[in-house]
Amino acid sequence: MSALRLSQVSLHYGATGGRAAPLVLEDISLTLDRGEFLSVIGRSGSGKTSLLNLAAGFVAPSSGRVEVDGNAVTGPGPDRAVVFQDDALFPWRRVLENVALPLKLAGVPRADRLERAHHWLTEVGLAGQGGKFVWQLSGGQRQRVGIARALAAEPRFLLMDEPLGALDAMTRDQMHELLLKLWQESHAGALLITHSVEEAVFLSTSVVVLAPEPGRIAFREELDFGRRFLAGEDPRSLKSEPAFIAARERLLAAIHEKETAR
Ligand SMILES: Nc1ncnc2c1ncn2[C@@H]1O[C@H](COP(=O)(O)OP(=O)(O)OP(=O)(O)O)[C@@H](O)[C@H]1O
Repeated sequence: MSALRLSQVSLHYGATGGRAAPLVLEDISLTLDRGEFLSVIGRSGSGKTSLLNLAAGFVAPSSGRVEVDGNAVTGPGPDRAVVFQDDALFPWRRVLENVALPLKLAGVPRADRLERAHHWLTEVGLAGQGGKFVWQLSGGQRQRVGIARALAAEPRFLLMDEPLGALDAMTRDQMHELLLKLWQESHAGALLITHSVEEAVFLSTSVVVLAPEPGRIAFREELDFGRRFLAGEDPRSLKSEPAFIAARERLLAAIHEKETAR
């Protein structure tokens, strides 16, 4: 099983103005297998984005190791695609070109990359929108283009930093269901950074709570609501189950505990 692994990772961003830099993450160990959906939650500043940046290879750990299948991660790579909160698309380019661009950079022949871009645009519900410019799309549609672009590269791991944070509640609910279906179809391992505990509970096979200063793992929970949705259960019924509400409360308490204990 292909795995993205952080082993005893610590991070500080480098000294500023002669002062020692604070430790941002301390002794983080976690494994994301393909086929798993791991969410990271925690209060603002607890190091969630920093953790994703390490997994993506945007920053290197100060100590410890980040690896994919036992090979050290030394930078970004095609095995890991990233979706950001602001969709990071080129507004002046057409939707199809945006999705196909990483494939072009990877040297995929034109016919092949356009076919793959079409396929993933269809998967995210944007068939027929490829000729539009990005600036003509709604926020939810733009995020779907960003996700299609990430998946078109057929990554083994999909890393998402608050991808739904800017969307209204109804669009967000629809995106949850879409994300689960795409996760299943792509067979990628998903790492999601989110401020929404409810989102984490619904989507994830595993949730990690980071406590701040320095960021460290305070709590973990294994869940199966997303898998049950994919097996055909009704999402609204799942979200109102006592077990769902109890999991949400446990995770909220884990975040809150570390706030009040300080
Ligand atoms: N490039 C950087 N250089 C220096 N310090 C940084 C950098 N990026 C983040 N930090 C610091 O690292 C700590 C963790 O930030 P990070 O963005 O990882 O947290 P977060 O949990 O994602 O926060 P939020 O929920 O507000 O997005 C913060 O104290 C932040 O100021």
